[in-house]
Parts: sequence; C-alpha cells; structure tokens
Amino acid sequence: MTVLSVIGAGKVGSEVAFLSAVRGLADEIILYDNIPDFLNAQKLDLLHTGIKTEISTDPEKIKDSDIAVFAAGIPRTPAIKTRADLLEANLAVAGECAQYLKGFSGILITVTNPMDANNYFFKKALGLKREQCIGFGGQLDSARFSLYLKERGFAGDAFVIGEHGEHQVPLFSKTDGAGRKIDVITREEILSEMQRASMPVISGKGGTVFGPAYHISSLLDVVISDRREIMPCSVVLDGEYGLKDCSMGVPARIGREGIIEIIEWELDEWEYEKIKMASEHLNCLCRKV
Ligand SMILES: NC(=O)C1=CN([C@@H]2O[C@H](COP(=O)(O)OP(=O)(O)OC[C@H]3O[C@@H](n4cnc5c(N)ncnc54)[C@H](O)[C@@H]3O)[C@@H](O)[C@H]2O)C=CC1
Ligand SMILES: O=C([O-])CC(=O)C(=O)O
Repeated sequence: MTVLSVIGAGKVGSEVAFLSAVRGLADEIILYDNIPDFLNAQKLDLLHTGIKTEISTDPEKIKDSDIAVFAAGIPRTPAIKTRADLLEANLAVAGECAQYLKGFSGILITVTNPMDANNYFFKKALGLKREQCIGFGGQLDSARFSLYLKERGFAGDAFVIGEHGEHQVPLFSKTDGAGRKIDVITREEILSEMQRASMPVISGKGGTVFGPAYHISSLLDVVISDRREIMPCSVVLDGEYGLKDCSMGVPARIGREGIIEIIEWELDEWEYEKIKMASEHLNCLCRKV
C-alpha cells in the first residue's frame, strides 16, 4: 500500500496527481490546496476518470503518507526574471504547509521554486534526514539539455547538476563521444538557451506542466519501485562538490529510502568553474532560509 501526498493542486501538482493515478503509482493520493473550491474541483475531475486510486483531500493525513510532493506556491510570470526571486513568497508558503508534515517519516520531493532553497528549508524546519529530501528539477533540465544537444547533432546521455535555475551546470564531459569536445563558445550558447528554456512556455501557456509532471512521476516511480537509479536531484550536501549545509543538484542514487548515495563525478575545468559559481549562489540563498 503506497500513499502519495501532493501539496498544491495547481498546474504541476494536479498533473502529477493525474499521471500518478494513470501510472498506478499509489493506492491513495492525498491532494491538498488552500483554495477549497478549487481543490474539490480537482478531486472531482480526478474521480471522473474512474481510475481506482483513492483520492482524499484531508491534509491531516499528509504526515502519514509514504511520499509527499510539495508543489504549492507562486509560479513565475514573464515579469519574474529568476526562480530565486520567488524565495520570500514561497518560503512563507512552505512554512505554512510544514505544519502538515510534522512527524512525516517518508520521502519528500520538493518542486516549488526556488527548489534548492525550499528543499533545504524542509530538511531544516522538519528535522528530516537528508536522505528523505529530494529536490526535483535536474531531470527536467537534463531533458532540455538533451534537446539542445540533439538539435546540434549530438545524441546520448545528458546530465545537469548545480542550481535548478540560472546556475545550472550541464555536464558536457558526461555526454557521449563528440559531445565532450564541444567548444566553450558553443557550451555557453547551449547553457544560455537552457537558462531561458521555460520562459516561452510560461509566457505562452501560463506555466510548464507536461515536462515537470512527467519527470516527477518518473522520479516517484524510481522511489516507489526502489529502482536505485542515478538521477540528478537536489540534495542537502555535507562537503560533496565542495558545498556544505546547502542543497544543490548532484548525481544521486535514488530508491525507496530516498537518497541512497551521492556520486562525486570528476568535472572538467569549465564545469568546475560553473559548479563553484552555483555553490556560491546557493550558499547565499540557503543562508537566507
Ligand atoms: N522544480 C521544477 O522543475 C518546477 C518548479 N515549478 C514551481 O512549482 C510551483 C507550482 O507551480 P504551478 O503548479 O505552475 O503553480 P500554480 O499556481 O498553478 O499552483 C500552485 C498551487 O499552490 C496553491 N497554494 C498557494 N499557497 C498555498 C498554501 N499556503 N497552501 C496550500 N496551497 C497553496 C495555489 O492555490 C495553487 O493551486 C511554482 O513555484 C513553480 O515555479 C514549476 C515547474 C517546474
Ligand atoms: O521556469 C520556471 O519558473 C518553472 C521551472 O522551474 C521549470 O520549468 O524549469
């Protein structure tokens, strides 16, 4: 019996609940939002699929769930330049929602931006083990990286670490064959495209939905099925990649217990400089939490 909570029933949260039900990932889904009529409408819409998954909207049940996805809060608009600009507003939302997670002993997946700082917040505020706190965003950034590589004729693995934001770090050294030899000018060009990737979606349809929800449901599947795969996730670090007491995207082995292992890959010079900048930026952000 797997119970999944989804906190925040907006664009991303509701699509995660829908996909999780379609994929049969949980026996029960607890959906929560602070707008009761909207929450009820989302619940009814899910029930009208006829899918067997139980749907509850009782927030008091969240703390006893196996996995919780935090997707409540304010999304970016074209006027909000960076995800970090959402820190103050969404820390307040995280603080409000933390009351329902007191005593939670499952795996928490943080989606709300700025995701790295919010992941750090929950670990600290709830006294969770770092293994329990997975920040989501690296898979989505990696899928975008893969697209930009493909457009230039490079196939193969794509892996993005660092911040889920301006300071994301695409690992060219981990791409297959020719991808590793991409020159610095092209690397910077691809990085700049990645930094801007979500904005046409946000301005065109109000927010990114399919991309994040698809990858979040895949992450849920890896946790629930204890697949122990290496995925790019934000983790509260303890010296790995030169960072301590702060959350940042790193390669991590993921399974039913959450973060099983952090993998420390050797980076090339360009990647090392970028990860140093990401660390400095995230350290500043986490110190505000
Ligand atoms: N990490 C990632 O890769 C991604 C992160 N995001 C982030 O996820 C968050 C949610 O995005 P969307 O679903 O597009 O936004 P949305 O506005 O569609 O949904 C957010 C929901 O949170 C609810 N909410 C707000 N305050 C609340 C509170 N105090 N308690 C309970 N519910 C509350 C709202 O009523 C709303 O239904 C944003 O911060 C966005 O930037 C979005 C896409 C990808
Ligand atoms: O860009 C945003 O604000 C939403 C997000 O995190 C993404 O789609 O990567």
